[in-house]
Amino acid sequence: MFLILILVFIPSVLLLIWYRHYYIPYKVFSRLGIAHPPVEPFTGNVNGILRQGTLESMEKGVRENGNVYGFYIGISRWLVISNLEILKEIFIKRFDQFPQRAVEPFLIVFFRGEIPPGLIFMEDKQWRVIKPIVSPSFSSRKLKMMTPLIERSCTSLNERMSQISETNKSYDVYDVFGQFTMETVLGAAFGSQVNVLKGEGDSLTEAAARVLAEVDISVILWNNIISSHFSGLLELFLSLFGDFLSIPAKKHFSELILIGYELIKQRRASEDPSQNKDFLQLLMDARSTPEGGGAPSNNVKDSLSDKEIVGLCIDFMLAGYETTKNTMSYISYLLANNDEKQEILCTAIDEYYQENEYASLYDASHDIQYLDWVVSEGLRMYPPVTRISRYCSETSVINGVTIPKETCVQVPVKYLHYSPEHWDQPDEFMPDRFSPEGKEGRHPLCYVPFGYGQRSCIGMRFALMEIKMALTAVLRDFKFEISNDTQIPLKLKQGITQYPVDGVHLKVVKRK
Ligand code: HEM
Repeated sequence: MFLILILVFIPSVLLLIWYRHYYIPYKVFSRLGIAHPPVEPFTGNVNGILRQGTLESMEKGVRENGNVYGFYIGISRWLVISNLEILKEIFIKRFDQFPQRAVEPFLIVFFRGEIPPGLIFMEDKQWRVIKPIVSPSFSSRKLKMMTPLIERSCTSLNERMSQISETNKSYDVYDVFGQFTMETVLGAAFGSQVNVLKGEGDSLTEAAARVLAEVDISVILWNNIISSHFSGLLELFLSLFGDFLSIPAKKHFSELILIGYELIKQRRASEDPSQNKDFLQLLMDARSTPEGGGAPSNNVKDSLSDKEIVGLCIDFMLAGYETTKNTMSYISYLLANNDEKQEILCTAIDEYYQENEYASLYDASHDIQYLDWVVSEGLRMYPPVTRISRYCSETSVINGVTIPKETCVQVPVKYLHYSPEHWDQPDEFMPDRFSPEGKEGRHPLCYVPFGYGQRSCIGMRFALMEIKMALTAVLRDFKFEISNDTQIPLKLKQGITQYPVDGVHLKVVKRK
C-alpha cells in the first residue's frame, strides 16, 4: 500500500511541477504567435543571455525575430519591442496600462530595508503621489542654484587633467571621471564638500563607493528566476536569515541611510538651512503644488517623510553616478578618435569665450550649440542605459500584438540608436545629425538615452548640465588623444549600465 502510494504520489508531484513550472508558462508566447529562443527548464532563457551577453543576445533576438519577440527569465515573461508605433502607444497613449518599470528585485528591497523605494522602482500608485512633490527640485531654476557646487568640481577636474598632461603618458580617464561624478553626485544629493578628485574621503564617500560597487547583474537575474517560480520564497528566506548573513551591500546601504538621517537632523537643528543648495534640502523643503497652483488640498500628501527623502537621495545617487561617469568617458573617447570633430568643438569653445570673456561654465555649456550636438551623438553611440522597461498591468492589444498582463516590455535602446532604418551611417560619429536640419523628420522614439514619456529620466537636465560643464572646463585647456594602450574598439560590458570593462585610456594634451 505504502509502495503504491509512493509510486503514485512522486510521479504526480513531478508531473504537477513540470506542468506548473515548465509546460504552462513557456507556452504563453508561442500561443500568441510571438517568437522566442528555445527555453531551458527552470531558468528559461537566462543561460543563453549570460553566455552571449545581455546586450548581444537582445540584438541577436531582434535581428532574428523582428521588432517584437519574447524571452523568459525563470518563468517571467519579457517582450522586446522595437516597433516605434507600438512603443509610442506604450510610453504615451497607454501609460495607464504600462505605468511602471520591471518589478523591483527583492534583493534590492532587502538592501534598502526600512527605506521606501526611490522613483526608479516606485510602484505606480505611490509614484503618482511622490513625483509631483519631487519634480520642482529638478526645475532649471533649482538646478542653477547647484552650479557653484559643480563649478568647484570642474576646477578640480581641470587641475587633475593638468597633472595628467604633465606626465605625457596615457591615463584611465574613466577613473578620473568616476571621481568627478562621485564628488558632484554626493555634493548634489547630500551637500558633501569632500574633494574626491584630490584623494580625500569620508564615511559618506566610502559607503557610497561600496554600495555602487556591489550590485551585480547576474545576481539580479538569479533573484528574478527564483522569484518567478516561487513568489515569496526569497522574501521568506531573507527575512528569516538575512540578518545572520553578513551581506556587504546591506551593511553599506544601512551606513548610507544612517548618514542621511543624521544630515537631516543636523539641517533641522541648523539656524539657516536655506544656505544648503542640494537635493536633500530641496526635498526637505518640497511641497507639492496642485495643477493650476494654489495650496494642496487637505487629503493630498504634500511633503515627504525623512525615510522618503533619504530613499530618494540614494536613488539619485545610484541613478546618476555610473550613467554620467560612463557618458563623459565615452565622449572623451569619441573625441580622441575623431580629432577633426574635437577641433570644431574646441574652436566653438574658444570663440564663445572670446566673445564672452567672463561667462560662467553654466552659461557656456548652455550656449555652445556644437557641444550639445557632441553630447547627444555620444549618448546615441554609447547609451549607458541600454534597455528601458515597462511592466504591463493589464492585457493590451496594440497594433495586433497581444501583450499579456504581467509581461515586462523591454525597449532595446542601443539597437534603436544604431538602426539603419533611422540613422545614416550609424557607426560614424557625426554630431551634425543633431543640428536642427539633421533632426528634421526623425521619429522621436529612435533616440531615447533618457527614456520617454512620463517616467523618463528626471535627472536629465542635471546630467546634461554636469557633463557639458565638465567638458567645457577640460576642453578650454586640453584635448584628448589616443595612445598605444587605447583599446579600439572599447570592450563593453552590461552591468546595471553599459560600461567599458578595461577603462578608457587616453592621453590628455595641453592645447595652448
Ligand atoms: C547621462 C546620465 C543619465 C542617463 C543616460 C540616464 C538615463 C535614464 C533612463 C534611460 C531612465 C529610464 C527612463 C524611462 O524609463 O523612460 C532614467 C530614469 C531615472 N533617472 Fe536617469 N539618467 C542619467 C542621469 C541621472 C541623474 C544625474 C539622476 C539624478 C540626479 C537620474 C535620476 C533618475 C530617476 C530618479 C529615474 C526614474 C524616474 C521616474 O521613474 O520617474 N538620472 N534615467
